[in-house]
Amino acid sequence: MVIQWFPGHMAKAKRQAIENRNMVDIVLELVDARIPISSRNPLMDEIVGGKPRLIILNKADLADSNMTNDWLEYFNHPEHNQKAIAVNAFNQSDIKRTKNIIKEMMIEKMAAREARGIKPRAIRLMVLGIPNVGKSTFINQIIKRNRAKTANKPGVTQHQQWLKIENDFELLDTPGILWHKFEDQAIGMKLALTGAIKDTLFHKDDIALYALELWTNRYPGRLKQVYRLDESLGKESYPDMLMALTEQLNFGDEYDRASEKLIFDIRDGKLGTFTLDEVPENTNSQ
Ligand SMILES: Nc1nc2c(ncn2[C@@H]2O[C@H](COP(=O)(O)OP(=O)(O)OP(=O)(O)O)[C@@H](O)[C@H]2O)c(=O)[nH]1
Repeated sequence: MVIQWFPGHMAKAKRQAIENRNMVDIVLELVDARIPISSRNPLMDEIVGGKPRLIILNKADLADSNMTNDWLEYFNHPEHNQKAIAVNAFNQSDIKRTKNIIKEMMIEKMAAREARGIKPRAIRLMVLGIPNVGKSTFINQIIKRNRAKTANKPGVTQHQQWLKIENDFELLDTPGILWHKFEDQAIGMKLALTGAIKDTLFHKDDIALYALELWTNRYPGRLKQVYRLDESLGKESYPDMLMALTEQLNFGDEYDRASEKLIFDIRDGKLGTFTLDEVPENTNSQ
């Protein structure tokens, strides 16, 4: 879905997300595991408020697993009223793990309700995130096989329903779509490289130069392996490296075409798993 984020749309999305948040027990915040910070909405903390939150690092199958572990440690810091889990939304055992964590997060609250003589009820959930992080996929997978008929109770947004999942959960069927941090150039590059925003918003060669530099330094050997590219060129000049790539691909002087191929290959995983955001140093917590 393509959304133009004007201030009015942002205000409406924020208002709806807060209204929905007030009806649930836990907010499931989906981020892209390759860019766990760059794929977060800038107002997420404000929108989630004090509500328990599970940060779901989705598309973990595409991310650098060592860095995903660092990110999990960072987000799971005990100081915070939040948990984090890394998943591939298409993997049912990851979905099962997610459900178990949600239940664990709610044990105390549900026990307190029971102690006060309140009837047990399903845990209410909503999914929030910027475009393309996998919200619809995640919802489809979590209700797969277990979908009972929708609970007879409207959500706040028109046409919104609660989906019942087994007897344990009720999930708002429409995810809250929030805007990304597109005002920052470096974040924009990362969003473009992971396919979260259209690359027409940037010059393809700028994204390609950014990628060449990153891969040369963080994932040495891969550009050489895939394109037989001399990585020492990067030490001199990344534009020269881009021209060398264009030549290797037999694209004449069409470096824009080579840039596009590089971007698509990265998105397709041809240059391996990767993570673009680094955990800040000297801190374990958010
Ligand atoms: N490899 C991989 N791809 C995924 C995963 N989850 C989602 N995708 C893919 O990511 C793309 C975007 O997924 P969607 O579920 O449409 O994302 P969304 O957040 O609902 O997107 P919007 O409707 O734009 O807000 C699709 O091509 C999915 O197949 C995952 O865990 N791993």
